Amino acid sequence: MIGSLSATPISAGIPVTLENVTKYYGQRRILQDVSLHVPGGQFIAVVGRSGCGKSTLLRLLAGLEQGSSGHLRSGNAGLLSQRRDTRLMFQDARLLPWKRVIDNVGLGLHGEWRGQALAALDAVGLAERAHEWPAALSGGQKQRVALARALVHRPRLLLLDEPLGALDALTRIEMQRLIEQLWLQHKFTVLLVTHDVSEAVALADRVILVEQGGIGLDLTLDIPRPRRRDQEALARAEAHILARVMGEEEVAAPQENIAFSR
Ligand SMILES: Nc1ncnc2c1ncn2[C@@H]1O[C@H](COP(=O)(O)OP(=O)(O)OP(=O)(O)O)[C@@H](O)[C@H]1O
Repeated sequence: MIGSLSATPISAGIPVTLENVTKYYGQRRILQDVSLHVPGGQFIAVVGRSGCGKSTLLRLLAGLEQGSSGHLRSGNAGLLSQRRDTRLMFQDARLLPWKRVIDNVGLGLHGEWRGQALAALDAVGLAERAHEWPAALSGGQKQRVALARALVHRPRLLLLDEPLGALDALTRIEMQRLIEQLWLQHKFTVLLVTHDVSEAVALADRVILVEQGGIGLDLTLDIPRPRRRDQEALARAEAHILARVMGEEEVAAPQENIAFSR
């Protein structure tokens, strides 16, 4: 029998705070004095030009990299428990081809893990493919497995590094809906790096633009859900962010459901 992830909800999201974080690679300064507070359960999209430091920011939050200076705080929890509560998902699913789907999801679990792995696969709509090899799955299905592999650990902070970047447009929208639905259900904290500004405004509570080593724009989107893709508020937010990314003149003044804190 398939257990249910929703019957045993993932604990609520943890807050994370960066304080004056600077990151160098060799002599190159990638991030400078970045301060950012992410309240627990918030969904943040991180956008910016290629190479601006979005993935670096995510890796710092994941504890995979250390800042050259500054501090990372994670609510009341120490760094170790923050790492335990954090899962990452990348553009490629990174499944082990010699392990069946369910064994990929259960990697690192102990004890009676099969029920949990099956529940996570069920949550992403792939329970019936549990005993197949990754090679038999489409790109979108592989990303669903990667999502299940993250969910099974009950993350309280989910870091998504352009996870939908390689998917076709329709599969991408389906995955966006799935991620939003799981987030609404479990309320983990999400940081999603994306090149797709329409994806950012469709999903996020808040959009952050990384530019010139800092946070150039910090937009709170108070747009009710479910959001419709043809909604004018989304189009206006997208136009504003794109204009900033492209370094153009500011477009139309912000409307009432968009708040700028930077
Ligand atoms: N391990 C590393 N060693 C040296 N330089 C690095 C390393 N990782 C990233 N960089 C450099 O840091 C800068 C920021 O990289 P990062 O991957 O964070 O950018 P990004 O905004 O995520 O880019 P993209 O959108 O193209 O994925 C780039 O100039 C990159 O070459």
